[in-house]
Amino acid sequence: MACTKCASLGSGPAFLQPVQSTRPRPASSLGQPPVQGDMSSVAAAAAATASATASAVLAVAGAVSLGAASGRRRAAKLPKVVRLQGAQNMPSPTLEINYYELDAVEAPRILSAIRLAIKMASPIVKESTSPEERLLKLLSEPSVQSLLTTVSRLPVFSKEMALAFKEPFLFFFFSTCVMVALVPQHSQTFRPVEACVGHGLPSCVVRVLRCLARSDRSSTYTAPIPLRNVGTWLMASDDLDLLLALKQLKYFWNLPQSQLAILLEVMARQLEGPSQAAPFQEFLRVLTQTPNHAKNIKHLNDQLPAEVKAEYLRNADYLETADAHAVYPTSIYRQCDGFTLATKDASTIEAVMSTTLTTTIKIARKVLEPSNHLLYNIYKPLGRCVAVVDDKVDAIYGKELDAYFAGHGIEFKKIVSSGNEADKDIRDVERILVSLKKVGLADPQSKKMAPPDDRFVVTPTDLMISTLTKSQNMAAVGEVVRMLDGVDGMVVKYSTQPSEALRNISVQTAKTNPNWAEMEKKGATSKLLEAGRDGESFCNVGFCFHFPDYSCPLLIAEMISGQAEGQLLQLLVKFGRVKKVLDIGTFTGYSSLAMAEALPEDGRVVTLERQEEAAKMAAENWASSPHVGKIESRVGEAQALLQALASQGESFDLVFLDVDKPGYFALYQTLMETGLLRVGGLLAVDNTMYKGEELTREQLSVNGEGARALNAGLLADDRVLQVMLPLRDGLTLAFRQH
Ligand SMILES: C[S@@+](CC[C@H](N)C(=O)[O-])C[C@H]1O[C@@H](n2cnc3c(N)ncnc32)[C@H](O)[C@@H]1O
Repeated sequence: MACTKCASLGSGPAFLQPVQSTRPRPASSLGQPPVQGDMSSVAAAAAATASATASAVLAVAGAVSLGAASGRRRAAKLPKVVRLQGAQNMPSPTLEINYYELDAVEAPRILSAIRLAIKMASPIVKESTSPEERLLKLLSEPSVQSLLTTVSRLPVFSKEMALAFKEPFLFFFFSTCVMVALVPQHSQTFRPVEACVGHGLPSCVVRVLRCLARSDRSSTYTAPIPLRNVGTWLMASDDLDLLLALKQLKYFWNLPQSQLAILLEVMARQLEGPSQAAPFQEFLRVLTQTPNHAKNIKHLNDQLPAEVKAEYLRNADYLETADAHAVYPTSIYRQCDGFTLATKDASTIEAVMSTTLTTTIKIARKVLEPSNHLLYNIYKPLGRCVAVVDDKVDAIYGKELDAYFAGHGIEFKKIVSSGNEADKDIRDVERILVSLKKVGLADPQSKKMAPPDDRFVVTPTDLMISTLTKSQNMAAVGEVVRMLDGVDGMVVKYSTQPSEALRNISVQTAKTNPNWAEMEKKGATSKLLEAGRDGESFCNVGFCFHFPDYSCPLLIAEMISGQAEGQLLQLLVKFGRVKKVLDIGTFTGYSSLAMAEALPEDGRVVTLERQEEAAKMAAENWASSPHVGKIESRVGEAQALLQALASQGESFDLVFLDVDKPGYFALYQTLMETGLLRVGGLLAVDNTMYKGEELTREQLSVNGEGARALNAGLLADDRVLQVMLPLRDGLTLAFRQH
């Protein structure tokens, strides 16, 4: 009988049996803890025992199901309205929104399908065509396609799936024995098992049984063995590696191409022996030399013959509703399940959610020997391996690890972290997470940083450098990055908070970012965002939200001066009893309004902007402020506007200069020569550190050059006294003394 869902599709997988009863899930099952597979406790116990002595215990995020019996679920709709027990008095009936039930699996038929696919695939992989062509031919081979689509529908996260391949008691016993037998201290007890490894399965079983008869009856492993099931067990392949391969194959649609080749090789080896696997191994070798071997199988779809492609797409469509994880896996080792009940008007919703995780624990020797493919098979298709390594393990195996991955051409990123109990806290987790985020991104500074001598910690920068110097590992780098990230957030947090109107400007400016991009496309704002060295906007000042721990300041609008600078300007206005302000570079109006707010009633801000659009937006932003009357906006090139102001006899107590950097020095000269900056007045200039470009040894951008020209000009001009504050992108204050 065909599966009911598959039958509706016309051609369903042959190995899935229909559900015998579509019994509704009893309401009482809500909230019950998931059933833990028996295997988990035994395997975990064995692993725990073994880990002390095995040469390596690899917890590979794999696919042996240890979790709840969720399994492939049927989307079979139950009677629409289900009354919960004791729910008679409820105002409205409860609707069942979703319902799943397990399918059954017929293991022997899956095994024969794999055998057929391997048989048909074998001559294809031996062909002399390119590996890419052979892969396409493999995917077009009907028996391979049928196997793939069928396996994609298997309930791999279920205990039922494992049990379909394994007779439970004997399987638990045997797999545990083999594992323990590999551990020297247990080999005494289980010597006969060790001896049978590598023999044919039937003789192995006999030896295991003999061994059992002799072994300590009180042992955990002397569970009764239902001999009637030995036949079933032999008929299915008693092979965890095969089970693991199937569990991965379920996600074939999203697997890297070379992963498929690995799985074919594993299946051929497990079912037909090493000689049958050899051609697949060779195929894998050449395939991993192709540039796209790490790309997903689904990317090949467009290159397949139309009817083959249609079949795969039909399968993907089917899976989308029947088992979305199979086509959109968030992780192939995790599956979520949900069950939702709602009142008719959806005013109350009750939901039960569960997540099933799968893990494979491998206990193996000599995993870092180049000929051992355990790690290769996992990481080669992914192209790289990122590993969090205990510092003691690194001390012993670090070099071997590096050599293994280098030898196999797999990029290897190692995050070394202390494994001491005392260090295992949330900060350690944070450090590892930061390192994971950073790893793989080349740090342009890392090569330039010569470790300085131990130094006095006076500033946050000193602290960071000292931390880096003392322990140059990834965790320390991550920690320093976190601290650096936190500096701006800390400044914002502990500076007076901006007015509602100023906050609104920040928000409005952030919202308009896409508009700037749009305007730039139309050529309307060609000068608004002056290009920096890498084409980025010139001005790295920003408004930032902050998190309570000072981490992750978030730039939301690059050009705006923002809270910290706005507060400084307000302070300067108040402290200097300023009456007349010149704001050069209006943008969306933040600095103008900030200064206007601090001015007395008869104070005045003249603000200059070359872009009509920006000036318009600024005016809109000030409109609702009670201080709008203090602001006068002028549109045009700053240089021309300065000349006009000078010819009107204007002069200012405070000038804030924040326009394009190449023009800085010329504007400064005008301010000085015309007297627009009065003697006794103060000039504030933004972005004078210009992204720290001078700290690098690289050539400066035009903006960097502009900032440097002004800095040098101020230094050489004895009419002014100046100080450069490392606030955000650098803010220089210059007092005109004569
Ligand atoms: C960094 S933003 C000013 C930010 C503003 N002070 C604030 O607090 O949000 C620079 C502004 O100056 C304008 N600008 C740049 N060069 C200019 C020039 N030479 N003359 C006039 N305006 C200019 C730009 O169009 C831009 O709006």
